[in-house]
Amino acid sequence: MTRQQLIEHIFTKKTFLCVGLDTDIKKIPQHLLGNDDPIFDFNKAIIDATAKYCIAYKPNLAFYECMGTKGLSAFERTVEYLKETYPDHLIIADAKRGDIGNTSAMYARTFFDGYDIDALTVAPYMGEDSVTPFLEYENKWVILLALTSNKGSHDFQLTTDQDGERLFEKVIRKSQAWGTPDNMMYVVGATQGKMFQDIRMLAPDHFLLVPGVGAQGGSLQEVCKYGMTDDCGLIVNSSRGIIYASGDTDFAQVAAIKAMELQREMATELDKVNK
Ligand SMILES: O=c1ccn([C@@H]2O[C@H](COP(=O)(O)O)[C@@H](O)[C@H]2O)c(=O)[nH]1
Repeated sequence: MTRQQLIEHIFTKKTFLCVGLDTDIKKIPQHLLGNDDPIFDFNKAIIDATAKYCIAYKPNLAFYECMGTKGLSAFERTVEYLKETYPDHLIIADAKRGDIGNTSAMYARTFFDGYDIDALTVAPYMGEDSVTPFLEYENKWVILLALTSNKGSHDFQLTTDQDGERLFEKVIRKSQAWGTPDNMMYVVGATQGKMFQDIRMLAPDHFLLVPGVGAQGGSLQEVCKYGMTDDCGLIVNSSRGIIYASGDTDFAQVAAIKAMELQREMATELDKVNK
């Protein structure tokens, strides 16, 4: 998916919501557990209920890999279902990959050729040669971890070097020589509030993938106030706050309500943009 297509979807549907498919067999409703593929059935119901309120889905690989071949098969079926039924939705594999160059090339082949996913989260800390293999694919997106939503973001990302530059700033500054706003985004946690101002000084045009609203308590209004651009520039993810809003037979309907509530807030924010 190109940047232009992404922007068009956002402004046409009046949403920049990404629904996180962090599907945990221990959390899905009991009545699905007797099915052949409960993880896929759960995802399918969530997707069908929320598709009109979002522009992206983000399965997090940890939730599938922990179940071995069954989990990977559910992941693959979910991706196939999305591509067949909702081809305009961006599919983000949240796998946080990155290794020496030839190994990164294998990860890139897995996600971009094998699964034909649109976007992949990548950890930048092994440097340029660990990231560039992911950038060689046309119409695919690399989403670099910059300033994450967790408490541990203070341990390294917010520390300063002798010139006063913080590590997340160095990541954003240096990586702009590797990719462009047409093929690279950054992960910035919704919990980082005013820090979005600093991010926008360095990356005024790049899309940001923003996890951390809902269960982690980040504020959508604050993210928009400091992080939104004329092209929107934001994809805001919520996983648990949507998919586990009900643990009963009505889980998909309640997920739809939660997604709709976020979509309405996003529509209000998008109305403020000159487009
Ligand atoms: O900084 C980061 C990077 C990734 N994540 C991932 O996003 C979702 C958030 O889930 P919620 O249930 O909405 O909290 C999850 O897959 C994380 O691994 C993040 O939270 N923060």
